[in-house]
Amino acid sequence: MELNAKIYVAGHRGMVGSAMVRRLERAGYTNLVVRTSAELDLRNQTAVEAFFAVEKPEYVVLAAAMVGGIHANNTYRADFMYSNLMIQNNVIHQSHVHGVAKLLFLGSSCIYPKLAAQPLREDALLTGLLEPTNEPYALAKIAGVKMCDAYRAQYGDNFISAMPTNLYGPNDNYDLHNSHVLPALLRKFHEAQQQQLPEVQVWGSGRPRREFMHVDDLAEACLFLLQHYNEPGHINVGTGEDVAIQELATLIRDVVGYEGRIQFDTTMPDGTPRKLMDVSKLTALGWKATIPLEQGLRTVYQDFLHGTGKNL
Ligand SMILES: NC(=O)c1ccc[n+]([C@@H]2O[C@H](COP(=O)([O-])OP(=O)(O)OC[C@H]3O[C@@H](n4cnc5c(N)ncnc54)[C@H](OP(=O)(O)O)[C@@H]3O)[C@@H](O)[C@H]2O)c1
Ligand SMILES: C[C@@H]1O[C@H](OP(=O)(O)OP(=O)(O)OC[C@H]2O[C@@H](n3cnc4c(=O)[nH]c(N)nc43)[C@H](O)[C@@H]2O)[C@@H](O)[C@H](O)[C@@H]1O
Repeated sequence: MELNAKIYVAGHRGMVGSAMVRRLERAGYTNLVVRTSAELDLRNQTAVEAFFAVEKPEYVVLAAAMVGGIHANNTYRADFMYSNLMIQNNVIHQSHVHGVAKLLFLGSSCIYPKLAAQPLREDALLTGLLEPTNEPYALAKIAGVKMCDAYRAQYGDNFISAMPTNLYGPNDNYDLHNSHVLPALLRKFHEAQQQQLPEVQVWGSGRPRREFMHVDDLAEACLFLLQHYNEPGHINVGTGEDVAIQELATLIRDVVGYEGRIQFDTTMPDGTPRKLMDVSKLTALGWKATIPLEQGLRTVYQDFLHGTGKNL
């Protein structure tokens, strides 16, 4: 990928898209094309077609999507399926029509069956039933992975897909209902400390295990894949380590300095019991995550205190 290559980062204001822009600019890529969703609604086929015809990007990073935590996925089931299928269909197809040299599609670890063997290997895809709370989103993401492979098989397009684990970092969503667990708990513990509340409610049993990666590590991995990975089949991106939600809550409580109780709200869903990525494929290519969870939590709490997030 030449330094003056024209790269379209779809979703550049999001957590992943903004990290990609920071990483690409730091590497010397200056010819970046971006649009907000208000300027270009990627669900609109005609608008996406016109955008590609005018801009003719050479590379595409598809980090635009409708994204949310367990409650949002379970509640807005139709919207998650419709928006994500439309966005990825339009962007992947127009990338083909307009001869994009390489496209990177971002999926998620929720594409794997709910009870797949751990750690999750790439070949566990489509071997069992999905977790019900995010089935619509997962089906859309599976379609995206298979679409990249289908365009490669039929047309020879160099479209690759990366499956990141649960992410956190600058520009995360801190909405208390629709966010993921890590930003939600940072905010809950911070507000409980400020307001001297006696306890913080953590959803579910606290027993599910999740793997968390700082988005700057993900952006580093994506740049590596753009430069070095040209294969069919998706590739996992993670740290290879996970924690129970109860452990995460304790870590966040300590980072924030809150001294009250943690209360588990078992009326809320647990979701998948565990989704630890097998990252041996990526490791064998020569890439590894470098930001330990506790260090990442400390930096992201500073970002939060400086207002670097959505819905604060
Ligand atoms: N967050 C995670 O834990 C996580 C984990 C694994 C994988 N991923 C994947 O990473 C990608 C990005 O996630 P994220 O966390 O960065 O999400 P995010 O912070 O919510 O950002 C998503 C971006 O997508 C854009 N977008 C949404 N709908 C659009 C539309 N109809 N037209 C045009 N743009 C639209 C938004 O643009 P505007 O700001 O302009 O509205 C937004 O900035 C997704 O594919 C997601 O599946 C995320
Ligand atoms: C990465 C994303 O992960 C999502 O699954 P998933 O890890 O369960 O998503 P999260 O919403 O991060 O929840 C992870 C775990 O944390 C628990 N949890 C505890 N307290 C909270 C809280 O205050 N807010 C939230 N949100 N959770 C909380 C939640 O019940 C679940 O067991 C998928 O729905 C998406 O499709 C996507 O794949």
